[in-house]
Amino acid sequence: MRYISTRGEAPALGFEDVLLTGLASDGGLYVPESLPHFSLEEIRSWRGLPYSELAFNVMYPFVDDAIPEDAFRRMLDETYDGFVHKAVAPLVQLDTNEWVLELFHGPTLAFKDFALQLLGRLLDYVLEKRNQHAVIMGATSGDTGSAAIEGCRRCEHVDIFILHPHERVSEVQRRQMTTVAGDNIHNIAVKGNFDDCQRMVKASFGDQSFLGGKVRLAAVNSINWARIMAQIVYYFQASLALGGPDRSMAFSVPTGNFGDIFAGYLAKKMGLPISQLVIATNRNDILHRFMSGNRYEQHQLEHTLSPSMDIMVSSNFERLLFDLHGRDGAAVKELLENAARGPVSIEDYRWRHARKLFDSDAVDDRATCQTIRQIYDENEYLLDPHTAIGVKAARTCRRDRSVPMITLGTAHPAKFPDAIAEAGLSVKPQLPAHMADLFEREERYTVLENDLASVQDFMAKHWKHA
Ligand SMILES: Cc1ncc(COP(=O)(O)O)c(C=O)c1O
Ligand SMILES: N[C@@H](CCOP(=O)(O)O)C(=O)O
Repeated sequence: MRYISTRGEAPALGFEDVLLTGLASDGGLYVPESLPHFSLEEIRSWRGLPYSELAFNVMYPFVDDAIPEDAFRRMLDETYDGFVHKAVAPLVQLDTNEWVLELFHGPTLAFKDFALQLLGRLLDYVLEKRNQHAVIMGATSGDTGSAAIEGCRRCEHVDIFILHPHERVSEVQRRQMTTVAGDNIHNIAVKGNFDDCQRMVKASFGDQSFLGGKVRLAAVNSINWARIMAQIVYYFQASLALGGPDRSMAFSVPTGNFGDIFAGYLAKKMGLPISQLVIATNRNDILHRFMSGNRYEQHQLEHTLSPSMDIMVSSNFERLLFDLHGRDGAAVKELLENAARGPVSIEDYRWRHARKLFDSDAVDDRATCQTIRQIYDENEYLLDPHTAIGVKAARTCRRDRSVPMITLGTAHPAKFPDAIAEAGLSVKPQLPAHMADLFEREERYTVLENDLASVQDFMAKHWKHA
């Protein structure tokens, strides 16, 4: 399997190099040159498989022989054995043909665990094989950071630097990151927002000279192809559990960096019958505005009750634009360079094609709270604010009630007690036993100005072998 850049200039790479490279050297994102396609018969034959076996079937064509089958299987078993629910990704029914796919039973209570607990193992395997060290640089609006730290903390070959927006993640999210001890773990609170953090990460991949040429940077954000690859699997798992592939499914996906929903789009291209994909955003609704009016325009980032989705520059949207433009990297490059300067549109026929692929809705804090309350009243089931946005958008956009509508449950409500209280519920979501003492643990993090040079200087001084 070869991977090519969405901007068309960087060299094509194999899986192992894509895993380590993160952002392509031309600033683009790597995508597979071609996708594997599974027949209905083959998908049907996977019914009832344990999650890690299904994951092997879906993912191994992307890995190819870069990693031997038995080693990859071992990593998958270890990864998904670490989830507390036996089903790994259980479905909970809200109403007739309406479901939540709970993706928060991994160690850090958000869907990021599906990919990041595996990514840590993949990176360690490849770095060990090459006898190399890497400095991981990641940006988080709250969930990627803790999942990446958990996934990499035992890796012998990495230092990890996670940038989060200072005072803009929930207290549980911050503590999940900052209370993990380890001399290779570094948390930086940037006095800015998530987009500022992500911009610094991308700029650092573009010019790694601040590390003195002594070590390479690696990515844990969904710019790293391996993140997307692992997130494709649960679309297959949910569908198979509800009678797929012999019936079609609809998915509603709370969206920020466009990684999770892009994985759903790929699942469909790989042969899974999906009749509807709903992009669910909060008030930071650039993607909804684009889908509704073919205008891609950045507004001021707002702080909402769903902080993990407070994102304006959606990295993975570039991967979709690449497909919408017939995989013309030069066209994508030009479009995104223009988008950085002001509003852009795409040719009408391309936009109409996008509208056939996705529906969308934007949900504000008031409607988020209403949905949390409503679902609790109807089912005594507690939604976190991100999942609530997915459920609300699913109900607004649903086209065919005979098709199961599955909202991705992206985080555990215990990560966002303030939003639950804001929704007017007195119920207190409990942290699981392994986090019971989270508020007593010592925190370690450094607050830095919203300034690339300060962040790079900190990293250059603090990685283990600096
Ligand atoms: C809880 C939660 N829900 C939804 C999202 C959106 O996911 P994506 O960035 O893949 O669109 C994120 C992070 O971005 C998240 O942390
Ligand atoms: N919501 C994310 C933001 C980063 O997105 P990623 O999927 O590209 O890592 C977070 O919680 O950090």
